[in-house]
Amino acid sequence: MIGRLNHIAIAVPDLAAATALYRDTLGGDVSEPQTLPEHGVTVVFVNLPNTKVELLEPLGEGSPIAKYLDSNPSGGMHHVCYEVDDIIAARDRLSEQGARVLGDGEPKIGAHGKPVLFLHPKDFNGTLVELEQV
Ligand SMILES: CC[C@@H](C(=O)O)C(=O)SCCNC(=O)CCNC(=O)[C@H](O)C(C)(C)COP(=O)(O)OP(=O)(O)OC[C@H]1O[C@@H](n2cnc3c(N)ncnc32)[C@H](O)[C@@H]1OP(=O)(O)O
Ligand SMILES: [Co+2]
Repeated sequence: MIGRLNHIAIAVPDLAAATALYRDTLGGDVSEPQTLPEHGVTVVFVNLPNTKVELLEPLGEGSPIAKYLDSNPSGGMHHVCYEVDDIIAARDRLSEQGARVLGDGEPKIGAHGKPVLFLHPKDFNGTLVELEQV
């Protein structure tokens, strides 16, 4: 069911500083920042030859990454995103198997303009999983 690794995400306290680190220190190809109020984050993508790194900064009240950054003030690995062909079929199959789909269970449009869903980290070895339909 899961396909390519679309991105790994790192929650960061200061997006400008993290972008500079990936661009200037690591020599990465970084995108412009994208604000996503529906997701409560601002993101920058680092484009790598085989996948992407998504740098996430909290946006607005009630950002889903706020508590994570309170516990990890210098930032940390936040989630992995796998590609799926059919997100509704994937959701229904996972729910049947007892995995908790986060939010209201309906896909939202993610940073790439494609539908995304999240799965509870406690059901996946302590790792928050994002699915993106490609
Ligand atoms: C840019 C758009 C999109 C894209 O296109 O790529 C994105 O990536 S948006 C990214 C941000 N959005 C989300 O993360 C949405 C889904 N997340 C959530 O619904 C919540 O963050 C959460 C995963 C349910 C956590 O909720 P929270 O209120 O912050 O914490 P809890 O106290 O309820 O946590 C319960 C439990 O889980 C542990 N935890 C929390 N976050 C993570 C994590 N990222 N990785 C691993 N474990 C995590 C937390 O420590 C708690 O554990 P215990 O303390 O042992 O109970
Ligand atoms: Co993501």
